[in-house]
Amino acid sequence: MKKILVLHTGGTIAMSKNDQGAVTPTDQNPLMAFDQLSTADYTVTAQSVFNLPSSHITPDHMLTLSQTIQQALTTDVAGIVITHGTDTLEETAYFLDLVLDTPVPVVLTGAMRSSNEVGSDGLHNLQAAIATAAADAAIGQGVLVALNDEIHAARYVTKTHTTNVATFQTPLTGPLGILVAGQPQFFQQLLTTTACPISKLVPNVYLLKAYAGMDATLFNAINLPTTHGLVIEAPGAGNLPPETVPAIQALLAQHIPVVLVSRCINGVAAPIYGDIGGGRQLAELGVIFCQGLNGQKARVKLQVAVSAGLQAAALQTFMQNANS
Ligand SMILES: NC(=O)C[C@H](N)C(=O)O
Repeated sequence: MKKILVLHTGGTIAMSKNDQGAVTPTDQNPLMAFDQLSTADYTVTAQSVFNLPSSHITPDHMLTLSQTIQQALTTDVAGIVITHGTDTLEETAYFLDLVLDTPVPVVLTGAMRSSNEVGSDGLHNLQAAIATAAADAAIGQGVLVALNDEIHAARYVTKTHTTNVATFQTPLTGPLGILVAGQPQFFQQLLTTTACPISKLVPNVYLLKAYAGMDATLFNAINLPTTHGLVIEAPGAGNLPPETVPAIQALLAQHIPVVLVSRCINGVAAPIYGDIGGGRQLAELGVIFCQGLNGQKARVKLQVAVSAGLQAAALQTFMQNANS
């Protein structure tokens, strides 16, 4: 009989709507009261790690969660499920994907409707995530996200809708699998990656979104001795307004790694254009193109990489390949 461990961290899945109609955290996570999650194939135990809206989750919480998981992995646990707020779920999921080195399935889930709302999706998603974590087919698939009867890779999944239960999508590759009548079925497999374990976090890795007419102001503002990295979400395949270029050069001169992703929801950034601020010029200056990740995930990856001590060519190799 497989043992599945559920770690609760908060989010709408653990919240309730109050008399004023506001969705709020409760002292007692309503999911902890539900004790019929075990089946003939697996037993489920649950533990509350945090009870936070996911907008309150920090990289330090992610590190703590990864250490809780590592501790659990020293036991005979066969799968781990994490309940999490959906707003930053993709960041925690990808952080865990980067730092954990285990074939044991780790599956994140959440809900878009709180526990006492009509059509609440929390319990359904929790059951789906548990079934996924218990599936042999999930072993060695990296960290997964199971919501709305779809199974996504942590690496590429993103929240695409503010309120719809079908919010989690993988624009680049589609879901890895689906749940049919509660049973997970996989249709594709991601390329495997090498884990990048860390025991501490370097702070001040920033994310800026570029826009038409952007100037150097924001780039200059973060050119500080305390800055450890910058990710830029750039338009298109990775091109920036010319006015930003001197400020980016100044950051690179301070040995602050500058990573670029596309702000497009789909596709990869690539150094194609040769104009001032064009991708080719940025790459020649030393900007690292990170393919396939969105801005928030590239920021997580850069923070993990710098925290692991990667520098120069090693950092570039790790960052520029989404499959590393
Ligand atoms: N659906 C949700 O979980 C959203 C909530 N604001 C959270 O991320 O905590």
